[in-house]
Amino acid sequence: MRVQPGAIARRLLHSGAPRQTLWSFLDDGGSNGGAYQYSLRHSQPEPPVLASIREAALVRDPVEAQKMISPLQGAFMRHLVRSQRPQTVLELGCYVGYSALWLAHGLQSLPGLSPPKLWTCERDSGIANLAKDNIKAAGLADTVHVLNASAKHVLEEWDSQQKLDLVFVDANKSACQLYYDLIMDRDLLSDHGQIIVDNVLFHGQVHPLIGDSGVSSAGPGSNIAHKMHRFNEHVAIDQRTDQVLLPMFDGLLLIQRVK
Ligand SMILES: C[S@@+](CC[C@H](N)C(=O)[O-])C[C@H]1O[C@@H](n2cnc3c(N)ncnc32)[C@H](O)[C@@H]1O
Repeated sequence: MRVQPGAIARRLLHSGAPRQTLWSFLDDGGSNGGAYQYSLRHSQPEPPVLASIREAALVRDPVEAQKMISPLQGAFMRHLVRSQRPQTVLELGCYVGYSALWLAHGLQSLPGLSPPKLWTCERDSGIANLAKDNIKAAGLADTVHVLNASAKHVLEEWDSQQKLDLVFVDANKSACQLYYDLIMDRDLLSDHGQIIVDNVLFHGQVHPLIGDSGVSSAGPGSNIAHKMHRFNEHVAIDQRTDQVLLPMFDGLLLIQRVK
């Protein structure tokens, strides 16, 4: 039986199942037994203020809240930030600030003379204001700056002298290639800067587009899945970057600029 993306998660949300069940489903497709829970329990714990922001988002709008990264992905992003030590970070797609706050927790824990900065953009003004409130409540307003603007506008207007060490792409999924091209063509990345793109396997709909021959089919799959596949191919042949696509969470593409 073909299940619509998000359908099980939505049913879980409305069934009164424990939230952990939902996150577990989202992170391992339900096929991994308790691996997600086990991994979560043995990873950096979610800071209480982030847990309450996530819970409030779930209560406010259970379906939209599925847009947020999971606590385990948050711990992973924090870990990446701690090992990579970026000074200037840009997030495309803020929602209520949950992933930005995980990144900011990583940044905050880094020793250094100049405090790192994170900009995050959100095109919906009501949501952007909610994110600002959440970031203030988390005590991270000096580190995280919310721009109420479209991702395209932010990338077109970004001062190319202010190089980006890390860009997390998590806005509208159909425009990943546009954002990647703007970043690369405008030369916005620092020498070893990274781009991380979320949802590149888009609910498991992207990889079935490729047959055994390795040739992409026009068969079933959402429009977004087709666009995501074209984007993954586009990055794979771009000589300016190298990349690894991790089949974890909803597919995470780590792209690094090569000089
Ligand atoms: C996947 S959610 C972001 C989730 C967030 N990164 C997290 O994990 O907590 C995508 C967000 O991007 C916003 N968005 C969609 N298209 C956008 C655009 N073109 N420019 C800026 N924000 C956009 C949506 O309103 C939504 O809040």
